[in-house]
Formats: sequence, C-alpha cells, structure tokens
Amino acid sequence: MVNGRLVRLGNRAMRYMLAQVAFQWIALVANIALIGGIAYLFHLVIAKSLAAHHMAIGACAALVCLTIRFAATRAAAHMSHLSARSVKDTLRRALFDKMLALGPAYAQQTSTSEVVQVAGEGVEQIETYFGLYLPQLLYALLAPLTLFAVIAPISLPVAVGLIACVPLIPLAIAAVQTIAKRLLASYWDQYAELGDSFLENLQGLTTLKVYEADAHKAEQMDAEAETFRRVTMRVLTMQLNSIIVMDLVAYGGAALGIALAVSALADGRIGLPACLAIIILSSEFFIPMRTLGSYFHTAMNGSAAADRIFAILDAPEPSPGARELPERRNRIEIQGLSFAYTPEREVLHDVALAIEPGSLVGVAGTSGSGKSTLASIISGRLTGYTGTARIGGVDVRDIERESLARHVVVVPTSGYLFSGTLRENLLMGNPHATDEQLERALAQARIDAFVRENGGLDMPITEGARNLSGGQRQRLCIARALLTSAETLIFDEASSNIDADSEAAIAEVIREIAGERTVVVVSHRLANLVHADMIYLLDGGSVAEQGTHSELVAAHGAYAAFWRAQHELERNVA
Ligand SMILES: Nc1ncnc2c1ncn2[C@@H]1O[C@H](COP(=O)(O)OP(=O)(O)OP(=O)(O)O)[C@@H](O)[C@H]1O
Repeated sequence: MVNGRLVRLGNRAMRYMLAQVAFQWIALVANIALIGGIAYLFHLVIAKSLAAHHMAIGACAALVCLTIRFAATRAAAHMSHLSARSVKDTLRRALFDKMLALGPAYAQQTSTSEVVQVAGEGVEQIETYFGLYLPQLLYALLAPLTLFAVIAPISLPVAVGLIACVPLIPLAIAAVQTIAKRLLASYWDQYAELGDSFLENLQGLTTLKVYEADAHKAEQMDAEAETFRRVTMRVLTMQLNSIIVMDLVAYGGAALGIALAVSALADGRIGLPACLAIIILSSEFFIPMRTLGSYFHTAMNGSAAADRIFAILDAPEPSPGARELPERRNRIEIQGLSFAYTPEREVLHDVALAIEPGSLVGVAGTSGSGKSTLASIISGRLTGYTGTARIGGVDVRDIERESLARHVVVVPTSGYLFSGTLRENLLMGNPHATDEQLERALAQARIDAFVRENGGLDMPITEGARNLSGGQRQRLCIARALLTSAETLIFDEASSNIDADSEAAIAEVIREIAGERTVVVVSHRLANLVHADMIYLLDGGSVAEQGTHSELVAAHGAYAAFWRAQHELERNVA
C-alpha cells in the first residue's frame, strides 16, 4: 500500500504531511468535543436540569469547536498543497537533472513523449499520492484509535465491535491492489504508446499529407485511442467496483455500531445521550478509511507513474569524465574502436584513424557505413564503445563534458534554430560575442548579404526556422558554430539536401577554416572531400581505405570506383 522509494523521494514533503495529519486530528478532536457537548446538553434536557447558563456555555463551546475545526481543516488543506508542491518540484527537478546527466544521448534511453508525459501528467498523479493518500493513510490509522479511546469508556463492546470492522477496508484495498497494479501498468503502456504516435504523426504531418497517408495514420491512431479508452474503462470499472465494496464495509460497519449502541440502550447499559453520541461517532469511525479507499486508486495511478519515472531515473548514465583538455593542438586518435547500438549488430568494427590538429579530414562511405556513428563517438554523444577514442591523449569518456563541448562542435545535416531573433541564435555559439564578431561569422559563412537584406541581426526566426530555406538555415548554423572557440568542427553531411550554391559556399567555408581549426567532414559525396589532407573510407563499419583524394583515386580501389560513379552521375545530370 506504500511505495517505499516514492516516499523516500518525497522526504522533504514529510513534515508537511505530518502537519497535515496533526491538523486533521485536531479537527477530529474538535468534532468529538462538539458531539460530546451536544450529548451532555441532551442529558441535561432529559434530566430536566437544563439552565440558561448551560445553553450559553454550550453555544460558546460549540462556536469554539466549530472555529477550531474550520481552521484545522483549512490548515490541513494548505499543508496538503505544500507537500504536493514540494514533491512535484523534487520529481520534476530529478527528471530534469537526469536528462542533463544523460546528456545528448538521452534519446537512446527514453523517448521525448515519455519524458513529457511522466513529467507532466505522471507527476500530477503523484501529487495526489503525497497530498492526499499518504496523509490519509496515517490519519485513517489515528482516527479509529482516537474514537476507540473515546467510545470504550462509554461502552467497550460497541467500541470493540466498531474497531473490529475497520481492518476490512485495508483488506479490501489489498485484495484489489494486485489487479489494479497490472491494469495500471497496461494503462500507462497504452498511454505512452498513444503519446508516441501522436507526437510522431504531428511531427510528420506534412509528409503524411504529401503522401496522402494521413487518413491511414488517423485510423491507426483511432485504433490506439480505442485500446486506450478500453483500458481506461477497465481501470474505472475496477475503481468503481472496489469503491462499492469499501462502501459496503464502511456503511455496514456504521450500521453495526448503531445496532450495538441501540441494543446497549435497550439493555440499559448506556443512556440515551451516550447512545446518540455513539451513533454519530460510529460513522466518523469509517469515514477516514472510506476516504482512504477513494484516494487509493489515484494513488495507485501515481505509484504506476512513479515506476515509469524511476525507470527513467535509473537509466545508466555515461560516467562523468573529469579531465580538462588543453585549449589547442589536440590530436584525435582512434584505435581498435568497435560500437554496437544493439547487442545483435555491431556497426563499427576495429576502426583506427588519426586526425592531426588543424588538418582537414574527410570520412566517406556509403549510407549506413557508420560515418555519423563515428562522429557521435568523437563528440562524446555515444559512449558505449570498446577500444579507444582519444582527444589530446585523453579518452573521450574521461573528458569533462563541458570541456569536450568546448572542444568539439558538430554541425549536423539540419541544425536547430530556435524561434526568436537571429542574434539570440548566434549568441548561443558565444554569449559574449560583439555584433562585429557576429557579422564576421555571417560573412565567413557566406550569409551576410541575405541577413543584411532581411533585417540584420534582429531578423526574426520563426518556429523551426520555417522562414528560411534549407541552405540559409544551414549556413546560419555554420556561422553559429564558427562563433564557438571549438578547436574541432565536425560537419556531418552538413551540405546534403541543400542547393548547389549553398553547397559550394559551405565547401569554401570549410576549406577556409581548416588550418585555423581541425575540420572533419563526414560526407557520402566525395566532391566535398577532394581538398582533405586525409580521407578515411568506411565500408560496413570498418576503414576500407585511407589517403588523400589523389592517392585514393590512383589506388583504383573502392574509393576510385565511387569517385568515378559519382562523377559520371553528376556529369550526366548536368
Ligand atoms: N540510434 C540507432 N539505433 C540503432 N541503430 C542505429 C542507430 N543509429 C544508426 N544505426 C545503425 O547504425 C548503422 C550506421 O549508421 P550511421 O548513421 O552511422 O551511418 P552513416 O554512414 O552515417 O549513414 P548515412 O550516410 O546514411 O547518414 C546503420 O546501419 C544504422 O542502421
């Protein structure tokens, strides 16, 4: 009934929870005092000794009790809010820290929609667990014991009869718990699946429209939504059924208490005022347990959401390196490097290569040969490799993350530009850059004229940079990369999918910056590598050939064959 790990995580909220229970208990005591007072006045009425001053004292006492009850109930609600807020804060912070700790490789451990779901809806569900369920669990233990202590001196058999029924509710809860756990795990699976499809279809909506596949995808999503609806209904049915069982126990128990009190009255063991007090208090006996039962289902949902959060929090993190790299002249050296995304298939085998500081190195190969994987290893995004990948003599895994990020910058096929102004996007490369430096980088990336004509550094960038062409976007990303002080720039197919002018401009930039910095160009298009000091040709995850362009062409091997084929194709197209 209690998720130990979740409770430990919400440790900070514990004092609010205890305060909440204390306030609930004070409200209960005020209620008991009020009922006791009413019973006493009733006793005076029966005894025909009720005087005016009794009425006045009674009214004052009732007012005090009601005020205390009201204030304590309000304070308990406030404590509930504080503990929920503290837990939400802790959980969201833990998830956020985890994402940062996983770094750029987080997508290998979890999906974006899963993180969004658990951090949003999942954490909200856990709020109920801490804000309502756990305090109620404590209160539901405390309240019957308190009432037992009050009723026992009046009538021990009635008190024993009432308290004997109380454990039936937790027993009913425990009975449904196993079913509920299985059902809720399936509920969250379906929910995450639906979220994944929704996000993917939304992101690919244009493609779906272009290929008129949206109707088919809509049907698939309808089917998934229907499965989710069914599992939601099963969860609700289970919850309603168990609430009925708990109601039967709660109201049956209260009825038993009333019956016992009336029979004690009939036998003359208690008087009418005591009987009246017991009748009112016997429902109080079960209300806390009954309320606990109704919170239980939301709490179970929160507990199931917590399991998903823990799965993310438990994802193995790349061990943080601590070594700083020297600012300049770092040689990149790879030896016996192998890597597999999944145990069944190795995508890099025994790769060996060296990249001299300030050189221009090309990595060529057909699609799927492992070029981007190699780039990701050098930039520290993939860490689960065997063999060595060293920068400046230090294994990439041992380099402190920020030092590595300062040293190696990857310009991917389509870099991300954020909505805002161009200046804001460029300053990500170097927050201290002056306008002059920004303009110089734009000029170096051959995009300055376009920027000048479109509002300069304050030109707006819309969401997803949709107001720019692919080539413009790419050149702006290159300008941003140039603003960094990174010694090594890796262009991973940075000029694919763009117009010929942009491609030529990017090739020129790359040649210009080589020498000042180390440049690695990953490209399946060999024309981009002609000027490289060294080219490595990957084939099926291994280095098949290496040398300069002219050496490789002269060798008449696989590179030469690719070169001739690409050359031929481009001439025919032209
Ligand atoms: N995240 C991943 N999970 C599993 N397999 C992957 C993943 N990324 C890449 N692969 C596989 O690893 C192999 C190498 O992929 P990689 O992207 O490094 O090739 P590439 O040479 O850069 O290809 P391209 O030129 O098409 O970009 C491919 O067979 C691919 O299917």
